[in-house]
Amino acid sequence: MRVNLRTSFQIIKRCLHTNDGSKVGILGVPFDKGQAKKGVGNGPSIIRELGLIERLEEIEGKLNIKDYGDVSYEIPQDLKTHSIPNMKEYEHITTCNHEVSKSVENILRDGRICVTLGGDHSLGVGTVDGHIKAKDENVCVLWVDAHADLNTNKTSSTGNVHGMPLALLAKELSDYWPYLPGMDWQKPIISLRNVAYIGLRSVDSYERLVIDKLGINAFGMEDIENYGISTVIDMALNRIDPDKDKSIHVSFDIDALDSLEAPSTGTSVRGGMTLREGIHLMEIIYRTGRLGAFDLVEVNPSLGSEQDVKRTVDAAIHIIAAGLGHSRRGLRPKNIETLPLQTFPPTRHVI
Ligand SMILES: NC(=[NH2+])NCCC[C@H](N)C(=O)O
Ligand SMILES: [Mn+2]
Ligand SMILES: [Mn+2]
Repeated sequence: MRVNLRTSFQIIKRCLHTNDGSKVGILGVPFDKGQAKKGVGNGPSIIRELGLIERLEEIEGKLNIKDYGDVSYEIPQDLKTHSIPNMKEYEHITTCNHEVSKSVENILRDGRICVTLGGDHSLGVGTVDGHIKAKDENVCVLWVDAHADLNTNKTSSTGNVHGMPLALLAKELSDYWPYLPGMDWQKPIISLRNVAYIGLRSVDSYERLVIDKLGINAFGMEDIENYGISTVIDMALNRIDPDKDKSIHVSFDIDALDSLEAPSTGTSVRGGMTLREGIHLMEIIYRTGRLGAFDLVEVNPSLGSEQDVKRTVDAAIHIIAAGLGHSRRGLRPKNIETLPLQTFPPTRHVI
C-alpha cells in the first residue's frame, strides 16, 4: 500500500492527539468569582455527591477514572494590589486559572480525558489553555452555551469575567485588551476559526458584532430548530475540524439547556436546548473518539428548590456520562454468548 507523506503525517498527528477514551481524570474547580452569585463554587461537590463517579463506573467497558480533587490557589503578594477596570476579582481570576491550566495539562499528559467540574465559566480560560498546551495547539473548541462569553472589559455591561473567557483566549481579540499583569502565562492562544458555538440565544450587541465580523461559527437555537441537533453538530465539526484530527474541547455551560431542564444556574435563559439534545450532542462527540477535555460549568446548588438542584445536577451527570460513552440502548450482560434467553423472567404487563 502506498501511503503519501500527508496521510502518514496525519496518522501520526492523530495518534498524538487521541487518547484511547478509557482513561478519565476528574478535576473540580470550586470557583465563583467570575460572577456575583454565591453557590456556584459548590458545583463540584454537589455533582460528586449526587453520584457522578458511580454513574461513570456503570458505563460499558469500564472506564479507568481518577479523581484529581479540587484546584486551590493562593494569590501572590504582588498581585494583591492589582486591579483591572471592569474586570471584577481580577487577581482571583488570573491566579486560579493558572492553576487550572497546569492541572488540565497534567491530566491530559497522563493520557486521560479531562473532565472539569465548575465553578463559573471564567475557568474556561484555564481549561482551554491547558488543553492547547498539552496537545500542541491542535485543538478545536465547542462552546455550548446560551451566551457567547466574548466580552472584553471594555464591552462588558457587568464586569463579570464569566462573560469574557473566549475573548481572553482569542488571538483575534488580543489587541483589544490592556496589558494584564500576572496573566503572562496565558497568551491569547486560540483562533476563533477553531471555535463553534452551540445553543446561543442571549448575545450582547458587541458580541454579535464580533461574531459577524469575524465569521465565527455560531449555531444558535434557531439553527437547532431548523436543522436538528445532529446536523448542527456535524456542520460545526466540519467547520472547526475538517481533517478530523483535532483534540476536541467541549465547554458546556449548563445554561445552554432550557431553564426548565436546568433551573439551578445563575444566568438561565428560556427557550434553550432539551436534555435530549444535550445528551445527543455528547453522544456524537463521544463517537468521534477525539474528546480531549470537557468542562461542565455554572451549576449553582444555592439557586432554586431542592428539586431544582437535583434536576440540574442530574442533567449535568447525564451529559457527562453521554460524552464518556454511556449508551441509552442499555448495558448488555457480560456473558451474553452463553446466556439462555430463559434466564430472563417473562415480561409481564401490569395495567
Ligand atoms: N458564562 C455565563 N453564564 N455567562 C453569562 C454572561 C452574561 C453577559 N453576557 C455578561 O457578559 O455578563
Ligand atoms: Mn451561559
Ligand atoms: Mn458560559
